[in-house]
Amino acid sequence: MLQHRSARAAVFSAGSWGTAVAKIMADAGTDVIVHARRAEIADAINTTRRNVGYFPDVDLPETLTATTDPAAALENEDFLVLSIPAQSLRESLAAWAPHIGRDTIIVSLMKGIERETGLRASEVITEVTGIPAHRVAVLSGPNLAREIMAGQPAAATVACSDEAAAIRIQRACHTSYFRPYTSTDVTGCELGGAVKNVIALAVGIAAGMGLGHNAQAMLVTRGLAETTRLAVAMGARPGTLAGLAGLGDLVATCSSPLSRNRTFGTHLGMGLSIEEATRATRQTTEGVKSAQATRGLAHAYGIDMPITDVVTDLLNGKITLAQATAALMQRPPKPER
Ligand SMILES: NC(=O)C1=CN([C@@H]2O[C@H](COP(=O)(O)OP(=O)(O)OC[C@H]3O[C@@H](n4cnc5c(N)ncnc54)[C@H](OP(=O)(O)O)[C@@H]3O)[C@@H](O)[C@H]2O)C=CC1
Ligand SMILES: O=C(CO)COP(=O)(O)O
Repeated sequence: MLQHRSARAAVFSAGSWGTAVAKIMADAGTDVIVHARRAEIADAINTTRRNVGYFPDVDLPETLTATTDPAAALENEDFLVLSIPAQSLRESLAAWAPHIGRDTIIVSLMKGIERETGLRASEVITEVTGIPAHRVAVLSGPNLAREIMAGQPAAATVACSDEAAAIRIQRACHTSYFRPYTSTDVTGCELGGAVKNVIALAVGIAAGMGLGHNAQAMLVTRGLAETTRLAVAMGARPGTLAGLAGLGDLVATCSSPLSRNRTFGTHLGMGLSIEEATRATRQTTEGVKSAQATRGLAHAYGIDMPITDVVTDLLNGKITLAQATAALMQRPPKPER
């Protein structure tokens, strides 16, 4: 009799979101192996069922194992799930690429734009591995890892130009607490996730400066408008930006103290330097690295992105907090669109 084999996923790496998605997939019945850079993290996952570095208080499923050996992680995998800082993707993936299987579907969890090239993570993946775009997917949405590790309900968008591949990923990560929707709009899904980090920095800055909820709601709303303008110019569907990977993620990230980007912005708004904010925030803060590249895309596509401009200038030390506020509030009046 034919035995039905569980899907197999290799999750690279064992940080906050990689661990959370590994747990989701294991809870969904997928066999999961996590690739950790550090032996102590891999050993602890295998022996104590805990990720001591990121979630020392959460039990992981028995079907989730870990290794530091990329070749061992990539044996017979159906899915390779990538969750490392976007700026390190090219170099790390080049080392892992020879071990990736011929039919593997790659799922990017990363919410960043490559600084030197302006490429989205999925574009870097196809460039580095030679794997065609229809086998590269993006999972994005309002997904603060800590809440998901606590089993709280959340939803996300899985986008792939091949809808059948998106449906396979959806099945591999659908649980009682995690509800993935499918889409074929990879560009919209990916830009929604990357640009919201820049907008979350702006909202955090406003909060740190002591500005109220009106100002923060203004930044969220106008931030969504400029994100949508860019994404549509780059070929995305406007509806994607109104969905989980756009508005949904923007709302979660801009309103939660769990967000590293919002927290980083809050530190800047309170007057800390970039170095001090970096030390205080810890972990990956993609918006800080992606702001300049996002502005580069805006220029390349002739799109006005005033909030991204101001955040980039602040990060580059070109303007003060007072000048940033003035730059946004004293723009010429215009119709809302
Ligand atoms: N955290 C969240 O709630 C969410 C995060 N994301 C996105 O997921 C991606 C990863 O973020 P997140 O998991 O939060 O980040 P973390 O900082 O929590 O973890 C980063 C992981 O990447 C590893 N790493 C760091 N630098 C490198 C490198 N140069 N090469 C290879 N591996 C490296 C780290 O290893 P080590 O531990 O050894 O340093 C760690 O395992 C980001 O793009 C983020 O925007 C998306 C949705 C939710
Ligand atoms: O992307 C996230 C939630 O969806 C996590 O946001 P931060 O990277 O700002 O913590």
